[in-house]
Amino acid sequence: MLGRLDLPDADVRLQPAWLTAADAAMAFATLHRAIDWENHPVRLFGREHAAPRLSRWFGDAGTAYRYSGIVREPSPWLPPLAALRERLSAELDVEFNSVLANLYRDGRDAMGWHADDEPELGSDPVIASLSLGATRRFVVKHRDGTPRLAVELPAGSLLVMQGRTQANYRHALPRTARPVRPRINLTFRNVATRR
Ligand SMILES: O=C(O)CCC(=O)C(=O)O
Ligand SMILES: [Fe+2]
Repeated sequence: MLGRLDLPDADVRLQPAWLTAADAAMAFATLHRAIDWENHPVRLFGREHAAPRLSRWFGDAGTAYRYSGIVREPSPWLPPLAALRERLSAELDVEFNSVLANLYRDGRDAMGWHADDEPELGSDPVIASLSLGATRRFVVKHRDGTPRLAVELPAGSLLVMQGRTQANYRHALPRTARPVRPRINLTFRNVATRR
């Protein structure tokens, strides 16, 4: 069951064991190997930097997405990603036409404060985030500064952000000095398609 986090002006839900430990381990191993991971540079104050993570974008034909200022064409769905999308769509009763896969190779890999509020996502998007591999800490913070909340995202956990979450909050995946094994995160999204 998805438990709702205690955050005003937001709707964030967490299901710690959406996948069993065995299925999560299998999905991690399969995707770690099957995905052709890339480093997508990020632009910061007008300069390009290597992103502190690897990623890959998958989606239906016609989806394109701007992320960190770069327009991305999607790769076709890998079967294990398509299967996860099917189950998520059925359970949440939401369409997803794309997924961003991120690989955090170790504790130095991270994602800075942001909201998934690109215009392509529309207003009040539903974003379903599945974690595989190492447990990492995910933080959310109200745009007013407080409240701020940290949750651990173990392998197999599903975090769903919806409603006013992106409008009112930012989120991040901080670096950690602890030695950690790699982690894969999949954020399923529905983006506007070009016609
Ligand atoms: O790795 C995570 O848990 C968060 C990823 C994220 O926020 C994103 O891909 O937009
Ligand atoms: Fe995000």
